Formats: sequence, structure tokens, C-alpha cells
Amino acid sequence: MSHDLFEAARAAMSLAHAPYSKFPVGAAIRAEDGKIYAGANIENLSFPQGWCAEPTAISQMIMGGARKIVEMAVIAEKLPLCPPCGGCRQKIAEFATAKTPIYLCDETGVKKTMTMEELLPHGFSTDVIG
Ligand SMILES: O=c1ccn([C@H]2C[C@H](O)[C@@H](CO)O2)c(=O)[nH]1
Ligand SMILES: [Zn+2]
Repeated sequence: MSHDLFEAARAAMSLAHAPYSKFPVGAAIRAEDGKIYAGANIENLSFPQGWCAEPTAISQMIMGGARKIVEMAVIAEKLPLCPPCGGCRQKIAEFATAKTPIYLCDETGVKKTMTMEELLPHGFSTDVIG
């Protein structure tokens, strides 16, 4: 993974709005246009209304006119690694392929690389429902 993708995820994490969980998360996507789209989690006083870092990055990508996730990095400072939650896996899968790499990072860099099919085996998709 390129250093700029990692740095974008880390910079996004610093912009998180996470006063309730105090658990900032950053995500960065390299899309098919070669550009990087990043996002952070944005919480809300009405707790269920907040959302994760990954959909913020996906929103940035979509509004930037891109539609394919080539690779993605996720970082959180308070866990050894931050694997995307279940809902995020489904959201990422919408714009990824089975082989798309997801880099799980800590403050020093990539600690583990997983593909989408490893993160979301047997996920809801047109392949399954035919
Ligand atoms: O994949 C994940 C999992 C959690 N969070 C956020 C949601 C919430 O703001 C905080 C604590 O769960 O972490 C993410 O951004 N991405
Ligand atoms: Zn999530």
C-alpha cells in the first residue's frame, strides 16, 4: 500500500467527530480514477444517528464521480486494528470486488491486509441471489 493512502486515512482520523465514543476512525479509498477519498466517523448526540468512517469515505468517492474501490485503508488509534464493522463491510462490497484489499492499520502503518471475500464471505450479492 502506498504511503499516501495511509497518510490520508490518518489525516481523516484526526478530523473525526467522536466526542461520545472517543474512538476516532479514519478510512481512505484509492478509486479507479487514481484519486484518494478519505473520511472519518461522525457521531451524533442522538447516538444511533452517527456513522462510521468508511461510509464517509465512500460518500466522498461517489460525489467525486468515482465508483470503484481499488484499495482501502482503515485506522483507529485505540485498537491494535480496526476491522470494518458488519454494516461497513456490506457498504464497501457495493463498490469493491472479492479481491479488493482492505488494509488494517495502526499508527505505524499496515498491520494486516484482508480481501473483501475474507471480510465478508457469503455476503448478500447478486451472485448469491442469482
Ligand atoms: O468499522 C468501523 C467501526 C466503528 N467505527 C466508529 C463508529 C463509532 O463512531 C466508533 C465507536 O464504535 O467507531 C467506524 O468508524 N468504523
Ligand atoms: Zn462501520
